Amino acid sequence: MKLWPWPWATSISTLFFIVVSTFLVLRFFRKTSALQILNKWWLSFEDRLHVHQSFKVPLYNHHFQENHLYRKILTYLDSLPSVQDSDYTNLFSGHNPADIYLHLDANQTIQDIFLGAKLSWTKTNDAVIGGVGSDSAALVLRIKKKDKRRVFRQYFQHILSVAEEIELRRKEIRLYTNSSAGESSRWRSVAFTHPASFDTVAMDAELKNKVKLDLDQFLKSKQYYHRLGRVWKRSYLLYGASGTGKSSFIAAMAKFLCYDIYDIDVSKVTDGSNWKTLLMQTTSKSMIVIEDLDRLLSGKSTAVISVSSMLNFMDGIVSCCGEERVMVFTMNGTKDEVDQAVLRPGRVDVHIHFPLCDFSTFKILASSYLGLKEHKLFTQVEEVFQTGARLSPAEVGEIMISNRNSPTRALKTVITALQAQSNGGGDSEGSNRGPRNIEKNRESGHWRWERRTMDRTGRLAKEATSEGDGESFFGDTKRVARGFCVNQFGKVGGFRNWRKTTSGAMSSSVESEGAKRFVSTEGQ
Ligand SMILES: Nc1ncnc2c1ncn2[C@@H]1O[C@H](COP(=O)(O)OP(=O)(O)OP(=O)(O)O)[C@@H](O)[C@H]1O
Repeated sequence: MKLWPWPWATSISTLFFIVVSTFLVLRFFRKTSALQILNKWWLSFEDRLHVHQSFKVPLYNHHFQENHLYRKILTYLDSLPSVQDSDYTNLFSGHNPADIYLHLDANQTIQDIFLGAKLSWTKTNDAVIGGVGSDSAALVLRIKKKDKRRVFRQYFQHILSVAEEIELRRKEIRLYTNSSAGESSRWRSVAFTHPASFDTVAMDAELKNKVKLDLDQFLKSKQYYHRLGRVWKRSYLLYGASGTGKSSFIAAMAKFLCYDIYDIDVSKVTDGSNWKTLLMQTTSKSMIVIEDLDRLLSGKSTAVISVSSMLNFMDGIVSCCGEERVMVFTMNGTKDEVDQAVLRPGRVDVHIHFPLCDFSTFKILASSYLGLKEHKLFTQVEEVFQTGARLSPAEVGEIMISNRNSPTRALKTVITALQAQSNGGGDSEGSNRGPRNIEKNRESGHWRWERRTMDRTGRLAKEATSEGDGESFFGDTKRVARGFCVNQFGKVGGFRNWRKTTSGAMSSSVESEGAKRFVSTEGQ
């Protein structure tokens, strides 16, 4: 009778032992790579039960020329999550020192899964650069035979498109300017480091998304354009007063697309053949920018260019050399001042109007430049805007930058500047922005969305895409006069002066809620 507790004690200690040892085993597996090793063994055992095929992609071909497929596959493999999770891999920095890239190590094997097929890649020894006979550098693909028949072609198409996208994103963007006739090279380039992006340009969020969507759709439309027999290009017209953000917007577009920019200085183009040669020497995946289209066509600029040569440039046969191009034209005036044939759909697909700063844009700028979401002076600022007085975003931005240590002083200065406009004061160029000239310049007041289509007789017809008069989303309540402003940087040809102005440009992001701005798209 005295021994009765012992059987209980034995079972309790056995249970305790099982719990503790399970805990320790689990902890061991979690803390070490034992589980991974077991999994690897299992996979290799499973692998041996299947018939495999191997493909070798050498770095050099028989003539010791580089095999581009090798680079593309390597770019793809380096981006795989399995490289990040591998036990050992290389790290490199990119063009931008803040970018860090993973890179497969020699003799490293990684797994990939595509459409349910398990594939493994091994990178064999690195080549001695330029070394003859260094055929050991290669990538070897191992795939089950049954999967090969099913996914091989699609898998390689997938690799090539992913690699192309990655290379495009990593590419350093360059700004090209044309040199005078007679110089040996037609284009000179510098690294494009403008800090503007779609986040920093103050404009309605919906508008930005629309443009981004449009660009994104363009990027993915190669097959579509080819099927239609159309050249894969898209043209934009950015128009509005000076200092309203057109150049900054071009920078944002180039960054979004990761395209090089060819900024054509038309004054250096002497004749038609010069145009053609310039165009033929631009590369695909690039933006071609022509500023001040209205001035060029009006004959006010020093450049000698006829409407017909501009039309040829826009959609002539030479404009079709190369593809995946975005052409951007800017204008400081209104569209009425330009021959409508120049702006017809097909020549210019998207029209975006950049208005002067209204209260909603002012709030976006105040938020990004001064960190102000609300302020007691906002009511007063709004009241002055309601009188119809306007400044350009560049002018408002400059006031804010110079007074960034005192937001109250910044707002007071904006109010004073607006009041000066309202009273018809200010500089001679800006004085036509007061209410007195409102009717004349009503176009500058708001963003617009228009689509132009051909009517049955083949004539260009305006089609309203929103409620309202088909001309404007916001009616005519915020009428404004347009005028010319000389911003702080003394900028005239904004785009070409970028390199000088980047130090003064803003870099903080812009909240665009509440802004009542819009884009106008025509003739898509
Ligand atoms: N909408 C805006 N949002 C943010 N910043 C702006 C905006 N508009 C102008 N700015 C600022 O004002 C300065 C001049 O702008 P930008 O050069 O883009 O204007 P622009 O319309 O191209 O002028 P121009 O027609 O004279 O070339 C830049 O520093 C830019 O950052």
